[in-house]
Amino acid sequence: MALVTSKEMFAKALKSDHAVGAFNVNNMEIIQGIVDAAKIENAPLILQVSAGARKYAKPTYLVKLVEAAIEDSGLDIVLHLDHGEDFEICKKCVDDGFTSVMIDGSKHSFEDNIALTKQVVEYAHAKGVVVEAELGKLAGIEDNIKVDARSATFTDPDEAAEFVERTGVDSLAISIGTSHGAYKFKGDPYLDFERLQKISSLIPNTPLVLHGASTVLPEFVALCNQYGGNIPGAQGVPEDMIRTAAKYGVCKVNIDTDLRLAMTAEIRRIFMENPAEFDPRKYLGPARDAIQKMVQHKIKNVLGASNQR
Ligand SMILES: O=C(CO)COP(=O)(O)O
Ligand SMILES: O=C[C@H](O)COP(=O)(O)O
Ligand SMILES: [Zn+2]
Ligand SMILES: [Zn+2]
Repeated sequence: MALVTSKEMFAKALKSDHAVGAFNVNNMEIIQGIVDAAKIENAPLILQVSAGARKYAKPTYLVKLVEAAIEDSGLDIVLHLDHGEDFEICKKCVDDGFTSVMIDGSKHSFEDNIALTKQVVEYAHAKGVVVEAELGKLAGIEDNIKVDARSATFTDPDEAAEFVERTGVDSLAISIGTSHGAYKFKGDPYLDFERLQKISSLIPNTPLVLHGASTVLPEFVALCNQYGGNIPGAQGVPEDMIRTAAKYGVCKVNIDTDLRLAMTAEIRRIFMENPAEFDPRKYLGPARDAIQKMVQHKIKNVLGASNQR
């Protein structure tokens, strides 16, 4: 049991059809729910911290909570920085004990993204830390933009090969039609699997990462709305599309929104049904259970990662 890098997990995932779940964490209950699920499913696990999460919880807390989770569960866990936007935050996280960092240079030019990623790779690798980079821009729901116009922001396969070669990065986040949050598609969901296959055929040894991979399960949206929420029209990536992506070289699947929805639905239900309740343990405890259930479902039925530890 230790904080580990994703090297071995990805090597295993590359050779088979499962993907490793990377779940975003913000507090103790979220960490506990995810870790309990991974333990029951005997699955590989990446816990990831965004800059926002780091600020919310204060930098030291999440690191210490993850260390506690490792001690309590006996699992090997990857502690990963999600969407580091500059060298400084990546450096801080490496220095704080993270075993993996993402440098997201996707908003920069190709050459600037390469230069920035190289700088992070150099610093991180010297300390035994692995690096994820991103090439291509994740789409938001773009009302009037047609698929071909939108695909202009998708990852170019030849550029991906050149990028990996020149940066020495360990894994690569790609854009094939997913996006962050609960509103991923206006019309029918669409992912560019042909592009994904092209990318993975050009860089077969590079684990690919799918961001924005929540499914936004309709029953959880319905529960939120039933208990006083207001999130109409939310839509995510269908589960069978995630399974397909895992077969085509995607080794890491990022999930945050589905955890938020599960947690929020449960807390809303408890507040509506028990208006006299004011002990936080009475709603955060069930919320933790809801996270655990959601993560077990993902590991088992979507990522195929049960018993792949
Ligand atoms: O990609 C993510 C974190 O980096 C999360 O994606 P979702 O918003 O689809 O859960
Ligand atoms: O990629 C985004 C993750 O869902 C984290 O979101 P956040 O920046 O609100 O913590
Ligand atoms: Zn990005
Ligand atoms: Zn992301």
